[in-house]
Amino acid sequence: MSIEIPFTKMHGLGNCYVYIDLVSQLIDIPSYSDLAVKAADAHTGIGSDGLILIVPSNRADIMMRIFNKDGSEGKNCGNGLRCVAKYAYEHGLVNRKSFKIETLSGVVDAEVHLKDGQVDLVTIDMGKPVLDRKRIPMKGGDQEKVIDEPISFNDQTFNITAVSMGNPHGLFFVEKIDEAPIHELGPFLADHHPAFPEGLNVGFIEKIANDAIEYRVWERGSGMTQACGTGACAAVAASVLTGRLSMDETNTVHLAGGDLYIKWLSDSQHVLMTGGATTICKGIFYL
Ligand SMILES: N[C@@H](CCC[C@H](N)C(=O)O)C(=O)O
Repeated sequence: MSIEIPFTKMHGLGNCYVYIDLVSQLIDIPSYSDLAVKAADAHTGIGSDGLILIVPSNRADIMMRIFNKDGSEGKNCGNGLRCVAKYAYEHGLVNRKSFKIETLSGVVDAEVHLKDGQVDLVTIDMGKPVLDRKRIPMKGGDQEKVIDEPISFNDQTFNITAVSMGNPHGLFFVEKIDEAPIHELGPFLADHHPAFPEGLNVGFIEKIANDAIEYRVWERGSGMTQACGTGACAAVAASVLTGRLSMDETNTVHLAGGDLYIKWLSDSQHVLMTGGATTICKGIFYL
């Protein structure tokens, strides 16, 4: 007999997940990883970049758990946080426009912005970027921070800047975003590289203005996605660290699926992310 699981499919700039509300309903799901893999399959499941659970929290108003397409659990998800905030507000899981969401990497502040009574944009305070090599985590090298550090691939050398936004990101600057070696470096570094014991989300950045970048991503556990919220924050941090963008500016990050607005504050060192969140459909998944 199959288990019936009510779900909502949502996306943040094309980065789509199957969302399951485990605050309003009790469902006995034997394995979240297995469900993520099955639900993500576009032919035999729903089709998504992974699974997001909205669960009760002791430390915040609600908690988000994120599982990638391959069933691995991530510690943070920027696009997921905006969608969880929209869902929570619209479904009465919270009754304020500003509230707290717990993730495996900590508690963040969320604020929904309304337009004609509907959630339009969502701002998440993503906290401080982590630059310490050991906490990325990344092995090798003798500098504490990983900024423009050479890394070899197929007789070529690329310069990596590493930033954790609660999950690990490796950033590479390129002249032309359309020529970024995403299909080569992405799978090489994301899931099995010995320097990255927890894997890596691999991002490419082209600076296009003093307050704007193009950014593309190959996510660990999910492959190419149309957008990555934590990655966009990491990309702005890497661009500031290398002198390409400025702190305290609202920088626009153009992703394949749309734009995010990211500001890295000099006083608190926190990164603020603002962008859209969209509901696609609701249904029942038979596991
Ligand atoms: N798409 C997400 C990040 C999802 C998790 C990531 N693949 C990981 O394993 O760290 C985002 O919007 O941040």
